[in-house]
Amino acid sequence: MLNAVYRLVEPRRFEIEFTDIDLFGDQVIVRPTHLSICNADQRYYQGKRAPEVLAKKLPMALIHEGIGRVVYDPKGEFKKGQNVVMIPNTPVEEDEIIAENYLRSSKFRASGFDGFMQDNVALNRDRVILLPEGINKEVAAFTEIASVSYHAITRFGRFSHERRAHIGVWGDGNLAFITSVFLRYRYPDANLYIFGVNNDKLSDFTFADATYHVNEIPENVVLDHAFECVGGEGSPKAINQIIDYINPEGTISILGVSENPVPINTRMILEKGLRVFGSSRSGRKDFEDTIRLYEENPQVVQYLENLVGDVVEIKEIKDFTKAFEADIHKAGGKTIMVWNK
Ligand SMILES: NC(=O)C1=CN([C@@H]2O[C@H](COP(=O)(O)OP(=O)(O)OC[C@H]3O[C@@H](n4cnc5c(N)ncnc54)[C@H](OP(=O)(O)O)[C@@H]3O)[C@@H](O)[C@H]2O)C=CC1
Ligand SMILES: O=C(CO)[C@H](O)[C@H](O)COP(=O)(O)O
Ligand SMILES: [Zn+2]
Repeated sequence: MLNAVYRLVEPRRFEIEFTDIDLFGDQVIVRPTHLSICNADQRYYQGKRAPEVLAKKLPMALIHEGIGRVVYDPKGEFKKGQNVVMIPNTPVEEDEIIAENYLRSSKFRASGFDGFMQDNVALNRDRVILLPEGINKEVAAFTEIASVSYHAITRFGRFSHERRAHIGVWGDGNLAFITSVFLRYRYPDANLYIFGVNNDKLSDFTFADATYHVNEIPENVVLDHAFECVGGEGSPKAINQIIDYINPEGTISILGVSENPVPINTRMILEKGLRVFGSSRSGRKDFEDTIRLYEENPQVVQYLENLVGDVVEIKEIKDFTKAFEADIHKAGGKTIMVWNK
């Protein structure tokens, strides 16, 4: 089957390439309908990765957050037209200790190989999950980033001590919002505090117990544990501020991605006996659990509707550029590309 793949060939330039999809294998063929742009895609699109990284990875189809419609399943387990979420992490082995998203052999779409910007995506069948009937498709489009939050919170449950009365989240963007909503549901009795730099974005965290601008944090704020959801240039300030405010033996969950090594106050990590752990990406179980959370708590999906930003219809290749440029200039939220409606 002839397939069109829309690859980033150099920063800010997409080109169409044609490939062949084998219909006689075991893979499920999905036509993407709603794609969502991640900061990782923007780092490639804008050429913010190191030149040697770009030279190694491009040309490559971007996008690892998306849903689509089943076009063909050689085994007939999925029916033509069913709405599914696509899982970008693609393991090639199993390990009883190491999760699929941490195995160094796993490949990740739009990082190690082509992402979802293709007319049809051929996926291993365990990389496809049926979506609930009637789910908001614009929210479902960013299930992947939501599953990363879910994954980090699950690990936090394993790694942190049980006094979880005061939890802080650093960041006022998309990942911080999703993580905070999920924390609200996982730990309903905890006091949830958000620390950000944009008062307008902070005002959207209506379900939190308090929000603070990072330049105006009251002296008496105490935290048992904290999540860093900032990344980039803001990471050092955020992580060091968490180290300042967190109580001894607290756990810090780091999620933000930085291009450069981040200098952090290791002396105080030692003196306070802190646990610091990182999380990246997610696996099938995290997707399943996230979708179950959506099904059992429709209000979670309603909160996440706040994150739907620009919705850009894709009709031709230049619309992808339009969407990526709109995403750069957005005030906040996720940019959704609607394709093959
Ligand atoms: N670990 C993983 O698997 C994943 C990691 N990520 C990473 O997480 C990070 C956040 O992603 P996302 O939420 O989508 O991005 P956003 O840009 O939406 O969010 C980051 C927010 O943090 C704000 N900010 C900047 N400096 C500080 C600070 N010192 N303290 C508190 N807030 C600050 C930013 O404000 P302003 O814009 O005004 O600077 C922005 O609103 C990125 O690095 C992204 O790549 C995303 C998905 C998965
Ligand atoms: O966004 C992410 C997961 O949703 C990760 O940050 C992303 O996978 C990192 O990949 P890369 O090394 O290509 O930036
Ligand atoms: Zn991502």
